[in-house]
Amino acid sequence: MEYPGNLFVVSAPSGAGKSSLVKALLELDSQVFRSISHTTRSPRGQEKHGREYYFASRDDFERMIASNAFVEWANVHGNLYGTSKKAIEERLAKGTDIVLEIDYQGALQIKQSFPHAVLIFILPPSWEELRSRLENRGEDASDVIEKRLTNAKEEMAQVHKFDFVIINELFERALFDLKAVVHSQRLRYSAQKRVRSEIFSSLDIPVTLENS
Ligand SMILES: Nc1ncnc2c1ncn2[C@@H]1O[C@H](COP(=O)(O)OP(=O)(O)OP(=O)(O)O)[C@@H](O)[C@H]1O
Ligand SMILES: Nc1nc2c(ncn2[C@@H]2O[C@H](COP(=O)(O)O)[C@@H](O)[C@H]2O)c(=O)[nH]1
Repeated sequence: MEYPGNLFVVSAPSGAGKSSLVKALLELDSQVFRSISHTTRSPRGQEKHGREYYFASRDDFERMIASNAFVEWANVHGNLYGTSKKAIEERLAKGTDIVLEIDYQGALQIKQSFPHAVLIFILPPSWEELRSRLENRGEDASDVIEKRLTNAKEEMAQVHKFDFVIINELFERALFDLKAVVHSQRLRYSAQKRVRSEIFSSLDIPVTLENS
């Protein structure tokens, strides 16, 4: 299945700054839509149902798994998280670019279903900085922070499976890099479309669109 929209997947250990970077990207780029995941985790801080997440009970989430409603789902830090298949397929089909902010297990599942999804991994500049960002964010209890730091080791070991790695040390620099990845993917895909549909169509060159 070919989709006119681009699919970007941003993963990172908790606290590396992926939500902050994606939020800043969306403020600058109205063509990108952030998919809202379902989760069994409880809302934290100012989070609202339907804005940060769709908060679901474990039973409801399991019913969605059984009805094949997720394009990917995973157990992350002891809670279930998933991306609705319908929401992303409909948007990609309309040509909307989508960004998923999901963990590495979900990212690798997405690559199976959408081989040309662009996988981006955000790294913190150091272990100490990761801990300090989680502590300073002040939204998780200390046992939750310890669990997330323990899981971060396993997550970071997956970095080589991603297409791009961005180190989020200086925020503006990392945002520049993220914008560059999004922009270059758009250029690449639109160039393929032009070759196929306009410029060389009479030469009958076989060109396959990569967003399938
Ligand atoms: N480059 C940066 N320098 C300093 N602080 C940063 C930077 N980027 C993000 N932060 C801060 O680090 C904290 C964690 O960032 P954020 O919530 O975006 O992380 P996350 O990867 O989305 O975490 P989670 O997966 O737990 O949601 C926030 O308080 C954020 O303001
Ligand atoms: N596989 C998926 N992972 C997801 C999804 N939505 C969020 N996440 C990841 O979970 C952790 C924890 O998030 P938090 O909001 O509780 O801090 C983080 O790595 C997210 O990227 C999803 O739909 N699928």
